[in-house]
Amino acid sequence: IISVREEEEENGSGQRDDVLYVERSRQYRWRCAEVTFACSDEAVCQHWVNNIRELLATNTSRPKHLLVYINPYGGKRQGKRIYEQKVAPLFTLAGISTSVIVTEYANHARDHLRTAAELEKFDGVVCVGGDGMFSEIIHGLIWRTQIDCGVDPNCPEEALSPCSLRIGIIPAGSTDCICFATVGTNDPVTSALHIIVGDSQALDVSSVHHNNMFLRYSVSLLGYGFYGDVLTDSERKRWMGPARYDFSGLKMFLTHHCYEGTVSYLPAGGIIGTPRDATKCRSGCVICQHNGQLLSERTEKYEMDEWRTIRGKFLAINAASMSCACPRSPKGLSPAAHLADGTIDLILVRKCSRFNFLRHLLRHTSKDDQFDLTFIEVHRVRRFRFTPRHCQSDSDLELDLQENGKRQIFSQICKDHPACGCAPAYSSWNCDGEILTHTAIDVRVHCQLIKLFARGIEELPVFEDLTNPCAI
Ligand SMILES: Nc1ncnc2c1ncn2[C@@H]1O[C@H](COP(=O)(O)OP(=O)(O)OP(=O)(O)O)[C@@H](O)[C@H]1O
Repeated sequence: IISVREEEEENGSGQRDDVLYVERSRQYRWRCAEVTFACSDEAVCQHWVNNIRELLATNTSRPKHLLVYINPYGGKRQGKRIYEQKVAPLFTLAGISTSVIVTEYANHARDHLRTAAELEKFDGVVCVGGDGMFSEIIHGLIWRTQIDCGVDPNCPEEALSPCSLRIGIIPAGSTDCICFATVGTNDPVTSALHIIVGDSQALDVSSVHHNNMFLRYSVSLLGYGFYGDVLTDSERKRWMGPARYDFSGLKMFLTHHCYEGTVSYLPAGGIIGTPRDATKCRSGCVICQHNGQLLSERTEKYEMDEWRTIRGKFLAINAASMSCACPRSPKGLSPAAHLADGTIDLILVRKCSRFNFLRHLLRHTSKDDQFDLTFIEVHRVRRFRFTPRHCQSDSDLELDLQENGKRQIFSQICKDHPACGCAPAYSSWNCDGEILTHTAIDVRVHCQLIKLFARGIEELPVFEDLTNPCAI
């Protein structure tokens, strides 16, 4: 139930109550529906209304005061309109009060959350925008929580304190993958209704450090090699609009660079589930519940687990914190990855032919197991480190930093002149759509660090899953 309102019957023959409630629609969408109860006895009618209102008021999971950040420039620049026309009227109906900030510059929301926001006045934060805007919100909120709790965010060994405020995402960007992965659809009304009913979905967050220096948080994909190069190249072609991703994807596929380095990882021991399971993370996921509990009990007992090391040449190193499914790639990079089980799926694509790499990429959209190829390895891990070749000790690293400028220029010349046959030594890390400034990184998963106003993707009702003959 969203809300209830009472009205006099027009002919004066009693009273009626209009109850607004959530109705499931197709493809994980939710809609606002209305049902009317009429009664000739006004006292009875009033009794119904009071009871429903009392029940709604005592439901502590429903937010009453929300802090809303709108990026007016995200996606097709419709954020403000979407919020005002589709979301704000629903919040008003549900009796939710809001404090709205329309951002004026990049990182406005992050900086406001870090310092000025009076968080104690709110039950949640709403982000109107795309994945970049969501990233701003989590960076502000996580940082603020750590400072308030006396945790040093620059220290990779510290266990981070979970954020108490839930975050709602109203999709209004050109990429809305986090919303899609946690709700199942990119629809502002559905997201608003999940906020109103007070849903809660925990989400793992990975912290990325370089030499005891905090770089960024990640909730979806960290990609070195192919996905890093695609992002770097597409950033230079922003003028092309969304077509730049296809263009850069094709270009990087044809370029076919591989990169040398060392990956060390800490396997997630004792958990249930593997990256090659047929089952996916869904609403009320038992694997997230089980592993989440196990890992929070074992926090900081890393010494019990053993680090493993792999050296080699890689076309891509992908660390997926969630399936990374989106409308373009419905299965995602790691179809069985979980939202809140405290692990990342580390996918290593070793040097192989272009034809084989294409086979792997095509499996992101087909039914075949994308990891069932000899040049692919996948591990479910709690932590991993990557060091590119030439920078495998501290002194090498200093050398690397000094020479980095020279190499960057050199590799650029070589990329532009393939005839010289010299491949670049380094790729870049794509961290949830942002390029990281360092290639040697230390990544650690913080189990269920944040919570969203969502419930994970719900199982489709049997009659909607027409592709499954058994279900019919
Ligand atoms: N007022 C503003 N002016 C300029 N940039 C802003 C403003 N508010 C937020 N931003 C920045 O805009 C970037 C993109 O925003 P958002 O994610 O909402 O849209 P998007 O269209 O999905 O983005 P992308 O271009 O990355 O796909 C974010 O990184 C955010 O930091």
